[in-house]
Amino acid sequence: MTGFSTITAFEHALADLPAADPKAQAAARARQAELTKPAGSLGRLEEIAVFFAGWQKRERPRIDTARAVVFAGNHGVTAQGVSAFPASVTAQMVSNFESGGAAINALTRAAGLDLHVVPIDLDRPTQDFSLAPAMSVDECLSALSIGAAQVDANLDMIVLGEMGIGNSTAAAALCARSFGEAAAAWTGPGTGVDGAGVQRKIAVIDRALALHGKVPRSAFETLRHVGGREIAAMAGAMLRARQLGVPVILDGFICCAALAPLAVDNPAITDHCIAGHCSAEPGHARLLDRLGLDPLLSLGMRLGEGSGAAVATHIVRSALAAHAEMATFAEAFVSDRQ
Ligand SMILES: O=C(O)c1ccc[n+]([C@@H]2O[C@H](COP(=O)([O-])O)[C@@H](O)[C@H]2O)c1
Ligand SMILES: Cc1cc2nc[nH]c2cc1C
Repeated sequence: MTGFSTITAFEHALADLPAADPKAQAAARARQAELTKPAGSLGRLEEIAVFFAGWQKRERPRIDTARAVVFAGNHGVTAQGVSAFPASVTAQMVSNFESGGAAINALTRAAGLDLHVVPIDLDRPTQDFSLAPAMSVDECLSALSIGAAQVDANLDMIVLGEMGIGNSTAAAALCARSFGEAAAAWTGPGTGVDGAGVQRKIAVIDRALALHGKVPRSAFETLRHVGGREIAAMAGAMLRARQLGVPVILDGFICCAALAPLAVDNPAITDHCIAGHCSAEPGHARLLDRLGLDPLLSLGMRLGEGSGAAVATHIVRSALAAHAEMATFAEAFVSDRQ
């Protein structure tokens, strides 16, 4: 069974997270100490190699089989005028992904990632979450399972991304509900709304938080009430990846917001995740801080669709190449420090 057919199944999975393999981590650390470089001189690249060793359970981790998945969903909250673009752009961009013309197509080609595009019920937007729960229990479980089904045990790594007009409002609401700060702390321009647009987003989120204030603050109910299908799918993929020991590269604000409610229930859920980048959406830096994640890149990107995580894949490949291919001091007859 790959999916989450009941709330209990999801909650048990989240409560029972496997850990990385300490033996493989120790072996990778020992190898790093023998490679022909001063100890620690490859900085974060060394940590990435040890992280991948732990999750792949091998001294020399690799990225032969790697997938990027872009989940897409539509949001009823777009009726409140929260995006700079019309909701129809979600389906139009999915067509663009499918015909190979979007940024993520170019970036996954460059990064050696196999791209899967997963539109979820685009002709059936979620409910406007400022008026009702975004999804029914079954809709949310179905989205979680669609996400989980995208993760295979043979993957060396997975990149997660999303497309959904209006989803920066859902993401800010998820963060506000998860971490309990004011909506304003999490709300930004998204695709590019002006100052009045940001104020409108904040007011919509405040109304939603008040409306759903008495709902239990569990990961599932938070995702269901103020999330979206593509967001729940990313959460399901993150959880399934953990069950299978597949490292995850996270993308921008919306992708990381999918993790927020899970991290409140079990902070260890972030352990198999690397933040690919910090996006220009103002809430992302705050969110990464709350999640305890240090992004690999900060390039002023704010596109979504997995783009920042795809670019970060090059850093991961560099880290694993150095780790696997460098000679040791003994092999290269180089004197170690005295
Ligand atoms: O990844 C990010 O940090 C990011 C920041 C701003 C916007 N986006 C993308 O823009 C869309 C959401 O913006 P909006 O204004 O429609 O809520 C959605 O398709 C996201 O992929 C993504
Ligand atoms: C054109 C466009 C492309 C996107 N890719 C991810 N989110 C997006 C939002 C828009 C508006």
